[in-house]
Amino acid sequence: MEKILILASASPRRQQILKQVNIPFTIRIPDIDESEIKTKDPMEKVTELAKRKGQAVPISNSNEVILSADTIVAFEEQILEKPNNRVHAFEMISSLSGNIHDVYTGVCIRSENREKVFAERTKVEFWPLKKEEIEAYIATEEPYDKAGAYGIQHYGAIFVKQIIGDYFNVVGLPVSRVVRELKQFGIYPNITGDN
Ligand SMILES: Cc1cn([C@H]2C[C@H](O)[C@@H](COP(=O)(O)OP(=O)(O)OP(=O)(O)O)O2)c(=O)[nH]c1=O
Repeated sequence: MEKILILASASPRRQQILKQVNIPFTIRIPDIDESEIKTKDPMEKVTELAKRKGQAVPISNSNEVILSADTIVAFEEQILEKPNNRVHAFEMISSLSGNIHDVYTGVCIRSENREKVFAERTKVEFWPLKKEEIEAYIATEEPYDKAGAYGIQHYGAIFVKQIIGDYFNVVGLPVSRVVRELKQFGIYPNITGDN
């Protein structure tokens, strides 16, 4: 029987990345309380959150494979999630200015009889930023639904001097590793040359 991928995520970025490599999927949105995870270790936090998101979505038959993920930014022992307001966003982006931070995405892939959980890390260096530059960026409202208060895939790109690691991991899904792991669950990208 053909395997069916269920993306346990409301994130439009994750949907877009799967579409880019032509993996068909349907969406089932998990409902979890992220504040329950207390660990300060970024790797542990993203893997635990990804796992909880995946486990919050029921598997209704043996053909289904559930994919879930969580992304955070970590800088100097601090975990930066989504900013609550303008001041919070300003603080986050100011702390990243002129520095190197880590972006972690945890991923959970599960089927009826198998579960794989892993995380990828990408290092990102920001140029030193001026106050006005940060304020103009926040005015676009782009920071609010993003870990670390920026989006590398949109206007946030202009802050980035260099990265080490998978770009897509920063956007929310380390797709090349994910594709490799999905093969173990019988899910393959449909690369036909006509897309
Ligand atoms: C650093 C960075 C984060 N992000 C996003 C990726 C994630 O969507 C978001 C972090 O929030 P997450 O909690 O990982 O995901 P989500 O709430 O958007 O979706 P769901 O829980 O339903 O899967 O930040 C970017 O889009 N670009 C970036 O450059």
